[in-house]
Amino acid sequence: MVGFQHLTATAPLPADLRDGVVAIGNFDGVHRGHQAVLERALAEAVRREVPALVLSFEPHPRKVFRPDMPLFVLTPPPMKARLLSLLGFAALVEQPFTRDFAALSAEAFVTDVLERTLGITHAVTGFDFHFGKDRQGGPAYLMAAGERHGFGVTLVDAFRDEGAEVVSSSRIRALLCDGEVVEAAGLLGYRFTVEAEVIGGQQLGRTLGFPTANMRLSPEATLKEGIYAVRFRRADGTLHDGVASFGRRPTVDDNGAPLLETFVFDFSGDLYGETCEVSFFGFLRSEIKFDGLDALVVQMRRDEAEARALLAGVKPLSQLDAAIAF
Ligand SMILES: Cc1cc2nc3c(=O)[nH]c(=O)nc-3n(C[C@H](O)[C@H](O)[C@H](O)COP(=O)(O)O)c2cc1C
Ligand SMILES: Nc1ncnc2c1ncn2[C@@H]1O[C@H](COP(=O)(O)OP(=O)(O)O)[C@@H](O)[C@H]1O
Repeated sequence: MVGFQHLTATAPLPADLRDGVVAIGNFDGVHRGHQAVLERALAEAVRREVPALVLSFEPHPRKVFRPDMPLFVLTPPPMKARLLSLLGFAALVEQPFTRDFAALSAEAFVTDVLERTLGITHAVTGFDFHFGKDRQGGPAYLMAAGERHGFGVTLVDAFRDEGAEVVSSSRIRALLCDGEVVEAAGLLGYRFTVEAEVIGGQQLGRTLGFPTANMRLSPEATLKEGIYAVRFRRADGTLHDGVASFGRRPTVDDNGAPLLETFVFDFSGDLYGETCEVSFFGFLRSEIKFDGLDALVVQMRRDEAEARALLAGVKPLSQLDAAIAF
């Protein structure tokens, strides 16, 4: 059996992925609302003994319609693929989203993508999914198209949190902008996690006794700048507690784009060039411009102690969280 496949919808799917159940949507964040849709797709696939797939659009359609407006993408494609793989999907199929693609009629989307490229037997979407030129196609259209073309359709209602508010990617983006990583994790169903390559810096950290693995996030990632208790996962899957600073380092640098720097506890070794993940467990404080490095080091020791204490008491929020950050 082949493992998880991450494909582009430019050619008909391989035979082992055809006749599947496909969850359609952008699923940015793969949050609890998305998971409600995704779980229905997985259940349908098990029942029918066919593969479960996700069809998403890349780049995010909002980037194509509003190129002037920066969009904080919660789960760039590799992270989305990782989450979907952990949930049990066989593949993530990305439909390249261009202005031309957006101009296809709803009927052409059904015949070209769902029928010809994916060869689906069943579609699952959220209650608000629209597709085709000028959002022609909605849930009712998809149901009727399914009857015409011989595939089943399941529509999943809006998922609400414990306070009866609809869980949405934009709510989660707003929480992360405020550093509210605990609340964001509650809506995501797992700890917010970023993935990037470890790059070189000024090599000052090691002289302070706090070597830090530096990562560059996308410029649109408007996570609040500050110090966080984190977990750091290496490319080999090993997990370490740590404390990270996301910011511009006003004490030593103070220019350029914010950098994510993680001091990994009880670790020594070379991380340069490795693609690693950082999961955010708690916001500790905002960055401070210190008068000198001695004062910075005193504060970093306090941050370390605080992060160790916080991380000693955490428990997984879900199976997905256990797989990602435990
Ligand atoms: C836990 C932690 C807390 C930090 N807090 C601050 C801070 O409050 N102000 C600041 O200017 N830099 C802060 N930094 C960033 C340090 O200035 C930076 O890690 C150090 O200069 C090493 O730089 P290098 O990675 O380029 O060698 C913090 C870093 C860590 C790991
Ligand atoms: N405990 C640790 N936490 C983070 N990085 C570490 C640790 N131990 C060793 N390293 C390595 O040291 C590098 C960071 O050293 P540092 O002096 O801060 O230089 P840089 O300027 O690259 O941040 C990391 O990228 C990693 O390769």
